[in-house]
Amino acid sequence: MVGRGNKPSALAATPGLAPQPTVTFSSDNSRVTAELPTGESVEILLYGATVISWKDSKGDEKLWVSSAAKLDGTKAVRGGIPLVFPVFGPPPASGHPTSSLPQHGFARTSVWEFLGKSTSESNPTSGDASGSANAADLSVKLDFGLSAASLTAEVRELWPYKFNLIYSVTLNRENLTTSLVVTNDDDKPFESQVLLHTYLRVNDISSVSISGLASSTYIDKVANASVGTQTADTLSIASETDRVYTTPNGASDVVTVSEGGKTRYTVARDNLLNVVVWNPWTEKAAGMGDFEPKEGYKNMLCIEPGSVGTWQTLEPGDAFEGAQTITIPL
Ligand SMILES: O=P(O)(O)OC[C@H]1O[C@@H](O)[C@H](O)[C@@H](O)[C@@H]1O
Repeated sequence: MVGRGNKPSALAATPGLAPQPTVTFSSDNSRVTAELPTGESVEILLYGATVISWKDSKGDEKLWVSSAAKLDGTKAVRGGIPLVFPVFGPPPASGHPTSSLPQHGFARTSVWEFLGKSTSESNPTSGDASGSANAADLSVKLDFGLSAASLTAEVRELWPYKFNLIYSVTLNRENLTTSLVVTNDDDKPFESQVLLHTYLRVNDISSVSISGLASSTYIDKVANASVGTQTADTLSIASETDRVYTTPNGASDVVTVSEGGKTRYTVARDNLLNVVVWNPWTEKAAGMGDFEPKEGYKNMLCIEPGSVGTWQTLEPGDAFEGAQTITIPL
């Protein structure tokens, strides 16, 4: 028996180094999880590169995912952050290269490749006197890729362009950034749209108010695509809502989601000029087989930064980058 005084003490994983973020794969390699030393985590399915969980240090989930969502690669995930590319919504009826594609395109239903992780200090001026990183300032970035070569033959035929997508998911203590770079690898131009279809989790939609959209114009998809202007400073959700906003100052307008008067999320955008606000409410939720519980519309709000108002034309070799950063109060 080892006497108390002689008991060996546990060795630090790597002596002298601050704890690092961990990145792990599920046993079937279908999903990757990253966790910061301070406890925040993010989980991404390779199917669609769909972020299906984002938790703060206390383990509180920030994204809404339907309990009936398919996570086995048979259907786009109902919840989390599905990626929309190269077309938003139902494609144009005919005459456009995306016309044969399914609603919201193929990025959310294709299997992406994990390209690797990198870690860094989110606040490079901090750290201890020895210059080593402060665990509280560490961030982790996960990169995913999709190109024409990795599409199924069927999808490649529906949209016959050579392209490359790099999707980066960066987790910090107080925010999550998701950023998409689209590159035209073809010898002809193509037109596309992109959107980050984020399902934010809320406690009670009736106490939610959205600001940052004042003076925006919008297309109201539940009112025959009529065009309106947001006159009130804040927007509340009390019925089915499906609007495509164009904010007055481009991507610099920050959208804030508050609940009971307290800020829950701020959504900043880079290069994405539109914001879709979507909540299916009772009837639409009831009609979606993968939307459960049916009352779940009370606990979610989609704030979807995108470039969907027009087509983004990319010449051969050109690239387009768009990003969102969702911040939570610490
Ligand atoms: O059921 P899907 O294809 O995931 O789309 C959900 C919603 O996505 C939103 O972005 C659209 O504006 C809505 O019109 C649509 O209903």
